[in-house]
Amino acid sequence: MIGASSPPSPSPRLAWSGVAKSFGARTVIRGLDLSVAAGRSLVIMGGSGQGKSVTLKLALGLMTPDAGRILVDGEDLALLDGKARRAAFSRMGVLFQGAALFDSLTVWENVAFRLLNADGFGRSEARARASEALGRVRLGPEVADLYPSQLSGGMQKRVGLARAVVTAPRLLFFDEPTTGLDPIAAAAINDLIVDQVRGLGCTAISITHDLTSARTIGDEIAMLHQGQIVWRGPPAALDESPDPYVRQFVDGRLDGPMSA
Ligand SMILES: Nc1ncnc2c1ncn2[C@@H]1O[C@H](COP(=O)(O)OP(=O)(O)OP(=O)(O)O)[C@@H](O)[C@H]1O
Repeated sequence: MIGASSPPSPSPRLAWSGVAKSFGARTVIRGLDLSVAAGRSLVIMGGSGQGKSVTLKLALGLMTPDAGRILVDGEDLALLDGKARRAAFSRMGVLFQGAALFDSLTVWENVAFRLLNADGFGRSEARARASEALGRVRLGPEVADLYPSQLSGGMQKRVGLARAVVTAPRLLFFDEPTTGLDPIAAAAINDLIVDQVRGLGCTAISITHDLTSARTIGDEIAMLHQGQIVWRGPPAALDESPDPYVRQFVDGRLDGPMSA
């Protein structure tokens, strides 16, 4: 857990307020109300197809809600003009599922991508910042000039994490951070996520199927089922919850009738 002892903040850093999203006739998110206070780490869990990725994409501005609002520090993202919108998104960092590195760029160029392509940094300063970020995820200078294909899956995730934190974001998003990793690499990435979120003092939102990861990186877990939050609480409360959906998830029975 990351910020369990921090006092709750009165104004959420990020909130989904009455958010709805459909694709054709299929309603995926239905009146979602969810918020995360500054400095806290929220993990959104749920079975396949319940709307976790859509929830994340709505917060990242990669999808637009049909109804409701996405609020960052109380400001509706949809109402921000171009400059303010760019500023809001520049304070966000994302570790995408599968790390999503550019194969044709070296490790340091991947980490420095935003610095080089959006923030106007020269190559030398961008490289210095990338090296510093790589060090924070315990990757040494010997990897800086390698290409992603020369790295293991766990190292690629670490490079993705370095890229997410290189701009010292206030909001960090993790999309299935342990998918595809063996248990040792998964535990390492979970620990690095905790270190980075705590070190930067930022707010974290993760989506995952992985209960071990959720317990490690989350101050709170929210269970998404059919586009709504059906349970929310600290990881320790999961085991005691009588909620049938939570029980299915914790007991690994998500193929039951409620998983549809
Ligand atoms: N761009 C899209 N166009 C049409 N349908 C979509 C689109 N994106 C998501 N969906 C649908 O929305 C539903 C929820 O998808 P989402 O990817 O959010 O689920 P999830 O909870 O992240 O599942 P998983 O854990 O399997 O990734 C699915 O039925 C999916 O097919």
